[in-house]
Amino acid sequence: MEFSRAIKIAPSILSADFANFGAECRAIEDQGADWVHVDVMDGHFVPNLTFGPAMCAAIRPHIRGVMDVHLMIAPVDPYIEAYAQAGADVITAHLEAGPHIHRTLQAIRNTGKKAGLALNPGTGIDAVAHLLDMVDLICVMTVNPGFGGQKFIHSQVDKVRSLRAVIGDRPIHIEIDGGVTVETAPLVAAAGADVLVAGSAVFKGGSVADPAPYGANIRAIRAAAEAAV
Ligand SMILES: O=C(CO)[C@@H](O)[C@H](O)COP(=O)(O)O
Repeated sequence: MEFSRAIKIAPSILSADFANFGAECRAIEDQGADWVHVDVMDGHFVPNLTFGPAMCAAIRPHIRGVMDVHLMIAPVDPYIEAYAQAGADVITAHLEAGPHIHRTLQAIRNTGKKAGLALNPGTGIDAVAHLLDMVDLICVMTVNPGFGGQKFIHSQVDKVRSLRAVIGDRPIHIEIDGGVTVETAPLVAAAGADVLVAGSAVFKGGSVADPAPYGANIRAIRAAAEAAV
């Protein structure tokens, strides 16, 4: 995985057809997705339940590029190795998921995977300064985690701008997750984000039988973001 600040679109398969994940992953990559974003939820850290490591391992052969695994679970440390074994390229854990985020990021790095740090909308960026040498990606949640299709929280745009200033030129991705659309993508791209996770805005209007709308949606979000950079 080579570092680049170019805009990357990472469709969240939370909005895919749950009976067809393999075909959905192939379809979104064929239609121009850069990364595939997998939302892991435990019904405890967030009020929803989704994918275990076995599911991630099952879809891995259907993903040619980057599998970006977002762990919305607590505790997180006991499961890091399982998601690494399942084939994740990036493993992201939440700052709010436990008292020892530095240890968690170390554990992710020890698996040889890229380490991501996610921040809920109510969390400030103060702690990030002490973790910069431990992270490859910082995920700014622009909705409260748990569900797709929520409204973008505009107050997070300033947070992205502050984060970009703290990160400077370090090779750390800023990922945005939640409510990303053609309208909101330019706001976060202009503020310094480079990875845009989008679920409903990518999958709307398409299906594995008719994936062309996925491509049109991805191109529209990318063009809107790139025009703002
Ligand atoms: O992690 C989450 C939600 O917790 C996201 O990845 C959503 O799945 C994004 O969906 P949209 O807001 O784009 O519909």
